[in-house]
Amino acid sequence: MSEDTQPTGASGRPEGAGAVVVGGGLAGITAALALADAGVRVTLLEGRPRLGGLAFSFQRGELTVDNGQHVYLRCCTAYRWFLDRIEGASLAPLQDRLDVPVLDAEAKPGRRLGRIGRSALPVPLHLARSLATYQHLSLAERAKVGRAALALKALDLDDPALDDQNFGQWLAEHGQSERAVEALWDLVGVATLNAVAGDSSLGLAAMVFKTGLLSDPGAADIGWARVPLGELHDTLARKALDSAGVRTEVRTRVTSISLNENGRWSVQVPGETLDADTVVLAVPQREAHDLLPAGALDAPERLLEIGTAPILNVHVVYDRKVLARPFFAALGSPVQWVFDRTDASGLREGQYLALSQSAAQDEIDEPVAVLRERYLPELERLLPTARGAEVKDFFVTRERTATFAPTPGVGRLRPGARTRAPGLYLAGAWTATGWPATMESAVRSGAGAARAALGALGRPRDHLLAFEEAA
Ligand SMILES: Cc1cc2nc3c(=O)[nH]c(=O)nc-3n(C[C@H](O)[C@H](O)[C@H](O)COP(=O)(O)OP(=O)(O)OC[C@H]3O[C@@H](n4cnc5c(N)ncnc54)[C@H](O)[C@@H]3O)c2cc1C
Repeated sequence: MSEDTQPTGASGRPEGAGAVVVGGGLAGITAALALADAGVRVTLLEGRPRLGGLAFSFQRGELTVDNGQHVYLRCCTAYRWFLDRIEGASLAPLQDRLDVPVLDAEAKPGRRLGRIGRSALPVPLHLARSLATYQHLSLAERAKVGRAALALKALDLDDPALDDQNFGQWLAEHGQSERAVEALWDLVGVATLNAVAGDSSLGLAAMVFKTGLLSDPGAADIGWARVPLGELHDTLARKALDSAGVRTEVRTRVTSISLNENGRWSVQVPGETLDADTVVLAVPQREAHDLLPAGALDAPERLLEIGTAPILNVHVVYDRKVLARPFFAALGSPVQWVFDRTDASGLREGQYLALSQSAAQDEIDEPVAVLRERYLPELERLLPTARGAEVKDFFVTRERTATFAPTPGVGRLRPGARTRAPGLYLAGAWTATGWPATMESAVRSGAGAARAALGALGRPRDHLLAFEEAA
């Protein structure tokens, strides 16, 4: 890098040292766009050779593979704003109406397929018909689920005591059987929280279920990328950053951040020091801990107490089509969610399925051969057409620190965007957004950090209104 980060105003004169955003995941990209849109001169520094952080793609022969299947919901208004901002919304559309096929591998033939869906009726009636006909639960269990959902809806998300409580325990106290937890609460909760109910904070779980299922009839309609994630979070994001005037440097790892004698921030990268008035640190919590200057947080060691949770993806390429639907969720099997990635991956013959296995603590380090022996027969149990099909490729992707662990009490450990150090802000899905570690949380955190920074700089924040109205 040769240029400095001096911004120039309408007069063409330098206007201070501008902003440096550290970390090119969704949080950092959002912060960089939001700052640049307000006229701040921004440099975005990313250690890896690409943008997108934890949501990225790579090449395996002719296949373009996502490191992990990502979905979002209609209620993820910040991520939807992000998709619009990078002109990628049409590439990651939402279902018209929530419809999740749920296959129970252990049910009798003819009773294996259940569905979670919604009608256009107002909340909570929008789910009533689907619940009443959900054949993976008994009549009594369905009635109890309905009562627990109403109790959940009545919880006050602003009550900090909720965060210390255990969601699994709360479900048990509200009459939920083990089967109801497996076939309904965990089916949704494990995929969104990356933890089973017994390992989850009631506050975060209530937030997810209230916002997704009990706020607006369409809130839980599911969206996912029909193109590789890299096309959105790297290619299109890069294009948006370029046209906003952000200078983006990949393969550029920040090694330290310190205040210099001019009262500005010195951001150190190999071979160079960048000057900045504003720094947004949009890196994972452990890296943030290591880079934060002394005194920036009251109790920086708390960042290290935020646990992490793994996600495993199992990728299988068959020589023929074995699944007719775009995706399904499974019960009675170690398989959790299965997506058809054929078109998105560029595969020309056969079918490519990606199995998304959340809260994968028990199998994240299993050898590929063990996982192959476990999952191929399971897919044959769930999908009869897979029995005669040839497996052309089988591989796995492992993200050991995919999300922060949403354990009870984690809320106290998550800092907000502002630090004690003037001009230094935090962003990342793990910061205090109120959301679990999702793309939504990442985008919200990036916008929050930009809002705080622009306020301190006395810069306009009106352009963030559109975002906040959407959010
Ligand atoms: C397998 C998997 C499946 C998931 N599924 C979903 C899903 O279905 N729906 C959903 O909403 N979310 C999902 N998530 C979570 C979602 O991907 C993350 O919450 C989100 O992408 C986090 O974004 P971020 O910007 O906060 O952090 P990150 O993506 O971690 O970005 C931080 C960036 O900082 C960079 N960095 C670190 N240190 C430095 C340094 N010193 N200098 C420069 N750069 C540095 C890193 O390289 C990285 O690019 C999933 C995650 C995984 C891994």
